Amino acid sequence: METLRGDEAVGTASDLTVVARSHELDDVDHAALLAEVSRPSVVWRDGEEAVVTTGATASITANGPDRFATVRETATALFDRLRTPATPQPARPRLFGGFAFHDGAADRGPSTWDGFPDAWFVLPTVQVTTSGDRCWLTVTATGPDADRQATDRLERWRERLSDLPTHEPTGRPGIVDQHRTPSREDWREQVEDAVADIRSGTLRKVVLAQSLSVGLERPLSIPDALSRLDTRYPDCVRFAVTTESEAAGTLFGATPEKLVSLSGRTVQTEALAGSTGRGETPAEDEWLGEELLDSDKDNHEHDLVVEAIRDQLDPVASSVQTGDRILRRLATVQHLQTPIRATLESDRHVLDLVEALHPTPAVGGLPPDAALETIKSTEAFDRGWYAAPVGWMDAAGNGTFAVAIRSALARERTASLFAGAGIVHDSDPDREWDEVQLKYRPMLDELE
Ligand SMILES: C=C(O[C@@H]1C=C(C(=O)O)C=C[C@H]1O)C(=O)O
Repeated sequence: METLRGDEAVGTASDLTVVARSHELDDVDHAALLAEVSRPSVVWRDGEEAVVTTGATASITANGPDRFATVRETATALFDRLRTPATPQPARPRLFGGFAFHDGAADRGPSTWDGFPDAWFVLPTVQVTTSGDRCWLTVTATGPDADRQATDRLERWRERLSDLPTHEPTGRPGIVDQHRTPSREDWREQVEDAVADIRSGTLRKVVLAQSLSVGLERPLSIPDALSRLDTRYPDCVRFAVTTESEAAGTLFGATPEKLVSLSGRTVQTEALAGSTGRGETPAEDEWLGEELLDSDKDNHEHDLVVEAIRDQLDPVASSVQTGDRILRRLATVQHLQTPIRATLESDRHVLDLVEALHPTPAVGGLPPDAALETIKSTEAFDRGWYAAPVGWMDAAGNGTFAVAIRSALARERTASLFAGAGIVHDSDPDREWDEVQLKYRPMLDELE
């Protein structure tokens, strides 16, 4: 494998070619495949597309404030070296990975997020893509013998995939203990302080998060957790990232929030902010939804996100259109959602947009710098990759990134869950606490 440290030149091996080959397959059982593969591995399930990757022909890491540009440049140089014969679009080789919420992971010392740099992407050795009712195997190889290696690898994996051991799903692992950061009292104080800053005018909104560390009776099976999330959250992006570092756990989740999708010059994004619970009866559910749509507090919180996304897109777009504000109903929570579409003035890389948009005030705040400072000085845990962009990009600079919320980091018999809530001038600490508990549910339900 080739590790491309973004902070260095593209590497001494820049004259080496990278070769990709693909082949159409009969359907593959993604859970059975995932149970078989070793790290690094990425899972991405979005709409009718499901991808499992394993291995690294190359990986890119970048740390520090220039991480977006560094990954973009390194990825572009890598794709320039990639020779891919005519390949159906879903099977094209892609880079999968993501970013940390804040940069500076390298300076933070030991953390639950060890093995997750500020940015990490992989060109997988093996990529299995199901799109609708079709499925492809894509392999890559590098080095002086890349062509022969890619051909052999394709043959070996075709055989392996046609003969995967049957996967027997296991139950949920069970929780033996829980530890919350912050405590309920500390949370109250944190929210009150943030509200005071907002009322004094130094802040407009800040999203404060909590962390819940749990001990598990048995190690969690990621393939089985993802299968259950597929059933419960088919409209969310289900994802899992395991980097090559032996120190790293697996980040996984089912997020309702897309950061950005770029195809040619068409940008799709959204504002997702403002939350309430689901009702016990259809009538109560309806009532809660109406109350959310009418809530001044939640509409203000949401308006700030729409406004910030428009401002970020304006300099690069020839037009930005916002759709109607609607209710997004999920299993345990409902949100206000506004779809946003833009047309770019000139060609851009998806990472330009990721950099411009991350973090939106749906997970950061406004003004951005003051909100990030508040988050750093308030939260007593490392956000790591929580609430940060995860996704993929291709050789054309297109890609899709989701916001890694409703997520957890699992490692052996432990898991760390993360969830947050947007604080504005009239936030009530107890209501925000309850909202965070609802946002833990998708992950907690997988563990209990
Ligand atoms: C921060 C989270 O969710 C975000 C915050 C929301 C809010 O404050 O209403 C709603 C959706 C997400 O944009 C999370 O789930 O952890």
